[in-house]
Amino acid sequence: MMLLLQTYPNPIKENPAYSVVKQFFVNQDDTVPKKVVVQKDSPRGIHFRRAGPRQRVYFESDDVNACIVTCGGLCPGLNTVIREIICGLSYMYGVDKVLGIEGGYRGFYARNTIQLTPKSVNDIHKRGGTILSTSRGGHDTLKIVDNIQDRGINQVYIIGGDGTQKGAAAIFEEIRRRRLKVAVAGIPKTIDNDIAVIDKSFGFDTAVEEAQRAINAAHVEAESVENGIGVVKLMGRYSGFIAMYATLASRDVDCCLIPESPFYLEGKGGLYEFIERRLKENGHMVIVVAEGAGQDLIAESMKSMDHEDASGNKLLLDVGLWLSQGIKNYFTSRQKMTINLKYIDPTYMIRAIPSNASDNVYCTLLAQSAVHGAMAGFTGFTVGLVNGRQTYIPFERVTEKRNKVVITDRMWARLLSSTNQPSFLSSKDVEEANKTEEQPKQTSGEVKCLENGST
Ligand SMILES: Nc1ncnc2c1ncn2[C@@H]1O[C@H](COP(=O)(O)OP(=O)(O)O)[C@@H](O)[C@H]1O
Ligand SMILES: O=P(O)(O)OC[C@H]1O[C@](O)(COP(=O)(O)O)[C@@H](O)[C@@H]1O
Ligand SMILES: [Mg+2]
Repeated sequence: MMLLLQTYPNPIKENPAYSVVKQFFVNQDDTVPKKVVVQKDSPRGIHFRRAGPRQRVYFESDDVNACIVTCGGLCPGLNTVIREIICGLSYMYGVDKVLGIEGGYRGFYARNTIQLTPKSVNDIHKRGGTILSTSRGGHDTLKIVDNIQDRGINQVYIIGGDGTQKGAAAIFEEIRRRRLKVAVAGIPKTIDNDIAVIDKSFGFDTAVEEAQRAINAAHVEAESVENGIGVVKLMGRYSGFIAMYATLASRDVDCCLIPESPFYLEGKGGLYEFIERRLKENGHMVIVVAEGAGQDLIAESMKSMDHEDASGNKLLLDVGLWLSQGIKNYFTSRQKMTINLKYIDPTYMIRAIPSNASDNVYCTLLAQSAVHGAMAGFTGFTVGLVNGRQTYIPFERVTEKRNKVVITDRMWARLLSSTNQPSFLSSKDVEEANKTEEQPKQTSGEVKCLENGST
């Protein structure tokens, strides 16, 4: 991340709401450690700049020409972030030129733009989705930067997931190559919670909460009939965080299947054996399956080829339907046992809703931190919560690896002991899981400055 040279006193100083706040400004040297649990004598490790308002800012308010874009899949809280960037720029810094880019990255060169004001976005946090609309694919770095240059935009706020942050990094590099005085700020959006470094993404809590409704329904259906099985499919293309947290929160789930933890159906220690046992013990059971789980098994059984969406993400086969059908066949045709299976697929319902109260506050803080950072002249950063503190994280750090459930970590062990499900893992699998854990590159956590290009 770069820092533009700071030249003007921060106008927040004159704002009656903030001028009385003791230590409102963040000390330039404040940093937040990536790793808080350390051993005696361990090295200092990576630190990130603490986010927040600086004593001096790089941009004069009247000169700011900002734009906002939302990319990738939906997530609860997108509209709150949009609203709070606009309100933060206006109320804290007196900036009134904010442009909305419609339809994701391709909107820079192929779609309309809209002027955004605090008044026009006043109510949008109560709505799901994004008022700017979104898309996958269509990232053309040169065309996007040409457009930024042609419009005289000098602050770009990019809200999106791992793919979006990679796109933002490419835009940042091109802007840097052209030596433009344009701040690029990313706000991480991911319902799957798969963005590295940050504690948790906005909208995640809302999604987990909404998932409870589906799990409750599955449980009620299952326990009301003989040999009832409720199967709930939740989002999670590569990372099973929603399924894991929804399972831990609910306590009604007997088995949780996620992409990170391979499982098998047949034979000793397999899923079918476990279902049979649970039905005998309890008379009913609930299975939560993340959509990316078991993809290898399905592909094998369907002899299907790999397909990708416009952004290059793996297109998934429907694990929920496949699993439900497999369970029905196994018990009805092979075991001659009557079961009553209900399949619930609430995947889009959990991301199309407005954010809950705590996510709304989180979105507000992220948006305000992004505004403070861009106004101060930082660029090439993603704003994010690290160990409970708002920070500015260089793009390369959030894009270098994907956040996944580590099946050899305590959290997954907690889940296994809460559901008492089989781990499906042999000691060889555990060895492999330990081995394949990606190690982050040893790059610094420091941010850079636009003016002089130094850190
Ligand atoms: N490696 C990449 N480089 C540049 N742009 C990318 C890259 N990966 C994805 N994008 C762009 O980012 C946008 C969102 O990506 P996508 O994977 O669909 O969603 P998300 O950002 O939520 O993960 C798309 O417009 C896509 O073209
Ligand atoms: O059908 P769509 O819109 O492509 O979205 C489905 C996917 O979006 C996700 O929510 C993740 O999307 P993002 O990476 O954009 O956050 C996955 O869980 C899901 O597989
Ligand atoms: Mg993604």
